[in-house]
Amino acid sequence: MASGRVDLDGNPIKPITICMIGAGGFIGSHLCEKLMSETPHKVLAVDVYSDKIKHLLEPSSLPWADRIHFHRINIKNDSRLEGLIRMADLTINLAAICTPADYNTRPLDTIYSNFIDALPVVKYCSENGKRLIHFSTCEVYGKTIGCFFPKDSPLRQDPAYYVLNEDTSPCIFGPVEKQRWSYACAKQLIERLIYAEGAENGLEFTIVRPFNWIGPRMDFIPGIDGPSEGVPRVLACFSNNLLRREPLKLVDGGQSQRTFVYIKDAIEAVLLMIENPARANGHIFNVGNPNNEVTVRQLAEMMTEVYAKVAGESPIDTPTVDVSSKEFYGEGYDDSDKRIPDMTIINRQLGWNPKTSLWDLLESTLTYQHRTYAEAIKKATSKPVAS
Ligand SMILES: NC(=O)c1ccc[n+]([C@@H]2O[C@H](COP(=O)([O-])OP(=O)(O)OC[C@H]3O[C@@H](n4cnc5c(N)ncnc54)[C@H](O)[C@@H]3O)[C@@H](O)[C@H]2O)c1
Ligand SMILES: O=C(O)[C@H]1O[C@H](OP(=O)(O)OP(=O)(O)OC[C@H]2O[C@@H](n3ccc(=O)[nH]c3=O)[C@H](O)[C@@H]2O)[C@H](O)[C@@H](O)[C@@H]1O
Repeated sequence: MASGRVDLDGNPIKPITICMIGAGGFIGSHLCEKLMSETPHKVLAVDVYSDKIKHLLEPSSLPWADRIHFHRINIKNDSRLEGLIRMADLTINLAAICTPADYNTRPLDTIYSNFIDALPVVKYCSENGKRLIHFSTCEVYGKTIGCFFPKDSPLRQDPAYYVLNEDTSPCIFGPVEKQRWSYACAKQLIERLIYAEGAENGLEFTIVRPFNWIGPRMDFIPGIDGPSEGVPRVLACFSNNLLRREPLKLVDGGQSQRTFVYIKDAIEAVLLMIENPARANGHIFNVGNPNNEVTVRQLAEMMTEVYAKVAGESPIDTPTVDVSSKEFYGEGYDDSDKRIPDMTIINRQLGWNPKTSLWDLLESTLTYQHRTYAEAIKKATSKPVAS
């Protein structure tokens, strides 16, 4: 399986040990899967939850059983963290609060999670001469320059004012009272700190800016494997509505635009970063799919059509409903208008390109959602209500 593997420059790839913090989350679970099935690397998997990687940890007869070890650690307050970073060749930090519903309602937790809790990780890597791959976000770009032009300005159509480039685009956030930006601002500051550790102390780092990675195991379905009142990211919100045959809620008319990339494509990019340090160190990488752009309304329409196909059910009569952001997210919400990643740097350094179309990735993801949750939802909704 793993013998004879070479990097992009033709050099043999040596097995390494990776300390992966946040390994039990959506991205972490896919990265662990990839590392176990296609590489010889070892993973020290750190998280407070392990449900999404349970299938990789048990039974002990799995072929990679001796290459993955789970450490149930909250990085906020656990002295074992430094030891694990020292044992590893590379640390990948994925741990974060990263659902928009939290940014304006739990801004302190959001800032602590994305900045304060990441500080020791950066410090231990720097002090111990260990390489770090840190997960930031495309939200650090905030809003596009284009959205400040008048609605009918032709400049809005000029890519110079909306395509987001790592080295040249500014980071444009709303005012402080729009607490939506607490997450983006904390991520931006940790990026700056990592960059400064590189410049002043020689930290070997790579920063990843994911652009709406989606796929199986993303977030939770409220009331099934997460809190009934919880608000996950849009893929899980819309999946939940489709599974329950409810209208999909379009926040402020669903006019915001996003580019969605399939998690399996994006994980290929991360593996290239892991195995090509000379090409990845010192860089910030956009990882997204510029060809998969839709408005949120178009996403809702496409998900409705795809779900009808995979579930064999016709859509409900009113598939979408408009809702204000204040009603949906509460006070202090704001939004990124448009997110198209510039792919020049990742193309040049790692030769990576996304492959999967939005339709195809929704088809495989919604097939998974239907298979995983449809029965549980049926049971939950048919339970008699206690009097
Ligand atoms: N999914 C995306 O498209 C996307 C986009 C932009 C940025 N990101 C970034 O990528 C990273 C991973 O995102 P994800 O989608 O997998 O999110 P996720 O919520 O599924 O995973 C994060 C994991 O970190 C763990 N964690 C959080 N705080 C922790 C702590 N104090 N100690 C130990 N573990 C802790 C959580 O339990 C969770 O399993 C985050 O940093 C996020 O900001 C993701
Ligand atoms: O995934 C990313 O790249 C980054 O962006 C996400 O932010 P956002 O795209 O705004 O979050 P989603 O919950 O996926 O929402 C996308 C859009 O759909 C809208 N939405 C969401 C849920 C819903 O039910 N209806 C609805 O219209 C939101 O208002 C927003 O405009 C999150 O901040 C992070 O996970 C991440 O850093």
